[in-house]
Amino acid sequence: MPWFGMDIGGTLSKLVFFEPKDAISEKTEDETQLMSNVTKYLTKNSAYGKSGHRDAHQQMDNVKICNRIGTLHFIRFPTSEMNNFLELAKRKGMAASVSTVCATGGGAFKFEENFKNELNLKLCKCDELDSLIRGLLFTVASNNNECYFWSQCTEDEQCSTQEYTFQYNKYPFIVVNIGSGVSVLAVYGPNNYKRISGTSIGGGTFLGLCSLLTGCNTFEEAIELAANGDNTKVDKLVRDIYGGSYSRFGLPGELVASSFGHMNSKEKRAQVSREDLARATLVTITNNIASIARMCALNERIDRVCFVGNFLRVNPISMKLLSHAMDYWSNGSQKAIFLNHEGYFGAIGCLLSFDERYKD
Ligand SMILES: Nc1ncnc2c1ncn2[C@@H]1O[C@H](COP(=O)(O)OP(=O)(O)O)[C@@H](O)[C@H]1O
Ligand SMILES: CC(C)(COP(=O)(O)O)[C@@H](O)C(=O)NCCC(=O)O
Repeated sequence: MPWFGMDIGGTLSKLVFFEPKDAISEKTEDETQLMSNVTKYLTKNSAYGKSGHRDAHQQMDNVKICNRIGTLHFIRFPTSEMNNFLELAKRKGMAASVSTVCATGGGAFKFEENFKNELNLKLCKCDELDSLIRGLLFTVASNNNECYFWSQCTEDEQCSTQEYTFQYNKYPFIVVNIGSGVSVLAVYGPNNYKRISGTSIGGGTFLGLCSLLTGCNTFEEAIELAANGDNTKVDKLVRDIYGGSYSRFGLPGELVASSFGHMNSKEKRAQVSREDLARATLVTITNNIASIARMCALNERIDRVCFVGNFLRVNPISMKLLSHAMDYWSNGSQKAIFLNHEGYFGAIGCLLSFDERYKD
């Protein structure tokens, strides 16, 4: 039984735990033991050690996996805390009733020996992009409310989310996974996708640059700073260069012409706050990803783009910017779609792959 699926990424490790809730008579001794100890520990707490969190709001009930009905729980911790995780897992007996855990992400390779040595646990390694697509398709099919979009993003007060129905005529679509770095995939069918592009300027870049520029210590702090900042104090806009818009080529005055373009001036540097720098960093990274996503969608002649990855966690600023950029520059023909389980699809897909590999 695949209790766990793990996605060990460049920044965050994501652990998905399946808790069967149906009454099945042939529960084994091991299964009962695991239920009573590990399940209790994982589901009764929402914080583990100093840096592990359970995202209770993302919990999925009544999910069918391996012909069992149960609940999916979502847990994350910084990959830099892997040693502490292994120690905690050992102390709580998490590895006692399972001999293999499905794992994906670069860390499934990097930490394979550590799992073997510390927990006597074998990692069944899955490809991270296969897992991402498998998890995304499963979640969209299992959860009617999974997808949403932002409407009217030119007017900030009126901008709001609306459910997006992705059940019918799903293919093709683009997936932009914004993790530490960014991968762009074109999906043509359940087992038919290709990685069409990528960029190293992703969520890790945002957090790294923001930490350097503002001294912030967490992603949440970086987002909070950005929410209270003004990027126009940092970025040079079209209107700063033209005095208005550059209408011949449809460039509005308030468009960023040069990210961080004001920062060569000593006077302007003296006027910017940490908040302004955080906002400008967020806008720069997000707009760059939006440009790449638009080009990819155009090249592939695909109009629906799903943005996923933990960069979008608690980050409505970026989601609104991506939505506006896709809509504005495509004259309304391209659509940005977001998913509620944004960063967990790799871990979900990896959990499911156990079913595929071992069902016979
Ligand atoms: N609590 C957090 N700690 C660190 N980064 C976070 C956190 N929440 C969101 N992020 C953002 O998510 C990115 C990691 O996204 P994720 O999809 O988990 O990628 P990876 O698999 O590379 O770790 C970080 O680079 C950062 O921008
Ligand atoms: C190497 C990665 C697939 C790792 O995935 P991640 O942990 O960032 O989610 C990703 O960071 C990536 O695609 N980087 C961009 C590489 C490039 O195309 O330039």
